[in-house]
Amino acid sequence: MGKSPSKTSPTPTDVLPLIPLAPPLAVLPGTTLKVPITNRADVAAILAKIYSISPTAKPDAAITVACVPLRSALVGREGGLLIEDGDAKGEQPGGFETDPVNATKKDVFGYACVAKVSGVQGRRQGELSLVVEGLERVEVLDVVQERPYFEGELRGVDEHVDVANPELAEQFNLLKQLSRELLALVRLSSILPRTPTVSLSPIVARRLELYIARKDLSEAGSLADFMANVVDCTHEEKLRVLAAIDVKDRVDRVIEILQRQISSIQGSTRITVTSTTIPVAHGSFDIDQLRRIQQEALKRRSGMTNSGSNGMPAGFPGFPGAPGQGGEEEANELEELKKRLQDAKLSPDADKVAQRELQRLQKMNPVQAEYQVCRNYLENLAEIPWTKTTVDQLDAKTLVKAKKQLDDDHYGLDKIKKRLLEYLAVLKLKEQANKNIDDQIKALAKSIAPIEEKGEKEKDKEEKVMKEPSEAELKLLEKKRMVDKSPILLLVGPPGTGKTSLAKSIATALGRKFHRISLGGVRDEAEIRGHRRTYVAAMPGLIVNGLKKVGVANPVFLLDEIDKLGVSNYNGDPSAAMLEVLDPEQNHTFTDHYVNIPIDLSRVLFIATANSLDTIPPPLLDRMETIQLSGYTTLEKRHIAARHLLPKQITTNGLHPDNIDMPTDVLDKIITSYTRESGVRNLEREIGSVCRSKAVEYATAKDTETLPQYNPVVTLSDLDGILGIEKFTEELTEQHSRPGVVTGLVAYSTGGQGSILFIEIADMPGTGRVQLTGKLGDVLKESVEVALSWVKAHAFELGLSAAEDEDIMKNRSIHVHCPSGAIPKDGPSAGLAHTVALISLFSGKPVPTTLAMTGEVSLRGRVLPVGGIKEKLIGALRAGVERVLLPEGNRKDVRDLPEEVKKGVGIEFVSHIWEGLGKVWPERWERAGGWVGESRL
Ligand SMILES: Nc1ncnc2c1ncn2[C@@H]1O[C@H](COP(=O)(O)OP(=O)(O)OP(=O)(O)O)[C@@H](O)[C@H]1O
Repeated sequence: MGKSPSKTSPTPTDVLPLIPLAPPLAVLPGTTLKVPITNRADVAAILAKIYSISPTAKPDAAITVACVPLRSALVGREGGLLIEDGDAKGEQPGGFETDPVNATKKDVFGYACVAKVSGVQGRRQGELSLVVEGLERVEVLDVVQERPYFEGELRGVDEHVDVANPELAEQFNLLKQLSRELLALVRLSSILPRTPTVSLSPIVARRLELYIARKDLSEAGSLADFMANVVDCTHEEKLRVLAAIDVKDRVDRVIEILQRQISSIQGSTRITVTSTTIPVAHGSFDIDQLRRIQQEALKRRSGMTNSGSNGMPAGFPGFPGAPGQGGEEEANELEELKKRLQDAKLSPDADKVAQRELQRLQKMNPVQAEYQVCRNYLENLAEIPWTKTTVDQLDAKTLVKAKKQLDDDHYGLDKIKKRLLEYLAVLKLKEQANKNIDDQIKALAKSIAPIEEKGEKEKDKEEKVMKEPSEAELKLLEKKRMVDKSPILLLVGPPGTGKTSLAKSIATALGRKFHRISLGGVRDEAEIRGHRRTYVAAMPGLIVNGLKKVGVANPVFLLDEIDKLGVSNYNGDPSAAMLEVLDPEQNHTFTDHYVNIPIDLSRVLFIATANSLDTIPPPLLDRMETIQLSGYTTLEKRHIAARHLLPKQITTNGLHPDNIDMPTDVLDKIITSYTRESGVRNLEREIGSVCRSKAVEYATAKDTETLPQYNPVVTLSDLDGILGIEKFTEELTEQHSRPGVVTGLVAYSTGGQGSILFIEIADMPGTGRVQLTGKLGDVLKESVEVALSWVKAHAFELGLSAAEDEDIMKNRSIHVHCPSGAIPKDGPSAGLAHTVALISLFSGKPVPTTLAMTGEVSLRGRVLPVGGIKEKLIGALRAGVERVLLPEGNRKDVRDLPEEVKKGVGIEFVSHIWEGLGKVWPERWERAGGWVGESRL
């Protein structure tokens, strides 16, 4: 047995029972340990002895023993590492007994820990353990008894701490630092997936943190003992800590253990601070604090490495962003977010919110669900273009360029193009005016600046004279700045008439970014305005998403199919949400529910499209300027096909213009026999089919080297093979006229298409009943009744009855039918046609099939104007109508008709039924200007 270290002051010796502990167990002062006592006869004997000596001792009275670890071949009795130690000389490692039952005097270590037995734990025989609480470190001077239990002569050691020692103070601080670092790492690694480590409950971790923080230098030894006990260390390390009587020595040894432990955890846990890799678990911890500890430790450690006092590697595998290991490249996520927010040049309101949210985020635990929500929100804020804009190409050539662009992209549509150019002109003038004001403001600012540079006194004097009026002037000028409250355009027309492509052309002409928002089928208000942030997976709405996508605050937004926007339902009212977007007075403070900060939409150029106005709520319609696009005539379609659609399809299908030649008659045939639509979408599709077929032919010819035989010309006879049999016959008007059948005109509200409509009336013996079929609406039914009343009232004058008091319906019933029975029809515009059809039926005189008519009829027989003239006449021309009777009141509408229609259809105006009858049957129009009925002829 070696001598105790000389530093140890001689303190009273004592003899106490010894409990040898099997490796790797060792009790250190201030720690609690469970010593397994199954088959430990010595422990039983100790307890029996104590109780036999003092049978009156209360069971809870403190029993003091000394816990002594068994020796290791690698550590000397004094705790030094053995290289050539006399005690171990000639002994192999492992030469000491490891089972306390068989241990002898020579197997016990030179130092022990006096401990209080605080109880026995375990329910079953095999799992009993003695709970001991380490009290103080003692030196084992001698073992005085081995059986039935060990008894040793012990001497207390002096654990005095020299608080004046600066070296010790420094080492103690390092110990504390490392202890906290380790704790933080254990907590972090316990929440990371796939890291084999003990999990640490947040409460325990917090207590440990407090325990470490409260220790002061005088307790350096006990903190070292505590940390040595809690960390994972080898038996030898524990023995060396136990034997370290000198506190500085002990602190050094524990520091070494901690450093090794930290490196090993870091090695197995390379931390990526992306919230996706950290699952939600285990309460909270402060990632920033952890990061700070890491960085401090790193600084300190790299210093130590430089001085050579520590063998730790300089690299510090750990957090991205930690200096010294390339972490700067992987820029810290929060820093990056901060930078992105700075770059986004937020509005003052948004900036305030962003700063507040950033502060919240920094304090937040990344494993909290709220962290992700907050981060997403900030990312969204950073992506919204608050102030970024593109510069409009509004120079001297703008209008010329825009006109060219519109003409290049679209044939016809002159009225619409004119309106769009007006819009651009106004925009340009406003910008120019604003630029002039800006220049004046700049000039004023310059005139103020030199005053500020002058001496104080002089400055004061001059300021009174000059600065005040200048500032007022500035304000005045600011007021004069033109706010861009341009109207929102609504393009209405049948499908495929070029609404979308017109909007695109405007964006191109202006040099602005273009984004299309499809509103068709949007049933939920939240789709437009976003969800409130409190909802799970909340998102901004379509408008903010659009802004994020284009990345500038002044794009062209196409609000497509605004007429298909859902109406008010339990999910809110989407059209009401659009009101705020589209109102130039309100949209500079549009608030998305998710973003919850006013966003300026006044610089966005909104263009809406719709197929019909019927389903657009009036308040919404009121905020837009409507521009009507009607269907194209055959002639227009021919031009569009030749100039735009065919070249487009040729390139789409990989052909060269020389590879295909489609003559005008072929195009006409496709237009009239294979399509019947107001727009040109189907036409483009059919042309595409022909191009594809030609492409196959050309490719085959090329492959088989028969190119000379390839004929690029498409002939009329080819069409049958490529597009199938004709879908529509050209001649739609009836071949033979019959009494009671009249050609009317109809403009369908859905799709804005016009066509002819036959009115068929048949009579039969009966009692004056009127039957109506063909899905006729109420107004249409009423117009039949009006027509019948007028005819009945004027039957004698019309020559339909022999006497003035005779009822022409007395012995007959009539049936009015409008074919295409599945299509709903309504409106008063067939009144004239009904009247003429009734007179034709009763008089037996047929009406020419190529004559069509439209107009409302009043009871007095006046013919009143109706709507949809352009669509109706285009439809009439397509159907082969030659003459059309229109109400006098519609004369103004004819001016806007395409030339082709004006030339192709003979238009005659009537203001009264009598006049109309004269046009239908001119031979019966008395020269004197009156009608001659059959009976009176
Ligand atoms: N006047 C025109 N000149 C040239 N091409 C045209 C013209 N009108 C339409 N087109 C072409 O027709 C196609 C369909 O047009 P677009 O998609 O703009 O129709 P739309 O009116 O928006 O239809 P929808 O109401 O169904 O959205 C496009 O390829 C477009 O270029």
